[in-house]
Amino acid sequence: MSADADPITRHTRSRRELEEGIERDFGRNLSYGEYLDLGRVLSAQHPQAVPPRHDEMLFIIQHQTSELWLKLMLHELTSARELLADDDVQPALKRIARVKHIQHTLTEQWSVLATMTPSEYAQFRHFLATGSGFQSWQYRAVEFSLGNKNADMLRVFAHDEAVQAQLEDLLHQPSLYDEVLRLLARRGHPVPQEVLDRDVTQPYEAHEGVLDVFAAVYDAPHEHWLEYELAEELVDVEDNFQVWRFRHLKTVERIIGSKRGTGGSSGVPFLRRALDLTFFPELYDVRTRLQDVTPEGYHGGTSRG
Ligand code: HEM
Ligand SMILES: N[C@@H](CC(=O)c1ccccc1NC=O)C(=O)O
Repeated sequence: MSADADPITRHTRSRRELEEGIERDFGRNLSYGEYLDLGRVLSAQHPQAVPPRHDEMLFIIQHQTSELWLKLMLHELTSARELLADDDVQPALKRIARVKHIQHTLTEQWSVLATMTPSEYAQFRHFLATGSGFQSWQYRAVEFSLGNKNADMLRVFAHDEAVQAQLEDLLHQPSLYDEVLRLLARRGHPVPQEVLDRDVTQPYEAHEGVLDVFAAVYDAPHEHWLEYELAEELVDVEDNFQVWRFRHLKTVERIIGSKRGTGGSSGVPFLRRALDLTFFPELYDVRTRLQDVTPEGYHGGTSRG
């Protein structure tokens, strides 16, 4: 007999539930909690402070949610790199669009943490010992995927072989920018061979020849629309990343002022230096190179000044 036909079950279910057909018998199917493994997720908060401090739960959940979004971002970026390598540009653009929304969510999220005062944080900061964001391997993986390669950063993960191996692997893979430049070369743009053959484990260095390629694209967007769109998507991703870094910096500043970081850095001054980093240098240099159009019409090429 179905649950609806059973008079006892019928009477214990509210009229609204019956009308809407809401399912309550999850005995045989994978339930919401099982599917999401909520038992594990919701029992993974382990505050360390003794005596317990109210605000440590916020600190933990802020980090855990950030790590979940970083996991998805990495998933999307990995796929975007593979799609670009296969000349599947439109699906890659779709991945990048999702990355941008994740970045907005991560940036918005700082406002929740900013409700924590310096006094509240001081109640449990001591219990974090030398833990710090330096040890977020997923953050480092995102930086590597976008192109900020830095082999030194692997040292922090020496205690975790599996994680270190994963980062080492990413270090050796072409970044999103490397894949875009290779794609441009396949589409006939004169990307210098030394850029295409570069050692991808090294930090990317700006090249005049790549700037020339982007200058040609930005000079005549309608002739190179796909390249133009892709380039602007990358600029959006970098812009979003910098806004996240800036909000981290300002949140840290209002919570610990100019104290040194638990990870051993100078704290705010260290975070401020990261604002000068760029993943896609020529995409910013091209802004300077581009000449303004005069009232007489076409400006006749880009400036080298
Ligand atoms: C009260 C909150 C926070 C404070 C005071 C803080 C402070 C700092 C400081 C001082 C550093 C430099 C490393 C050090 O010496 O410790 C750092 C790095 C970092 N933090 Fe935070 N942080 C906070 C929250 C967060 C959150 C919620 C995340 C999200 C995942 C995060 C992610 C990172 C990352 C990824 C780095 C490394 C940045 C890099 O290498 O460029 N932090 N943080
Ligand atoms: N670096 C922070 C501590 C901190 O934020 C943190 C500590 C343990 C685990 C993650 C952390 N988050 C990011 O830096 C501080 O100096 O207060």
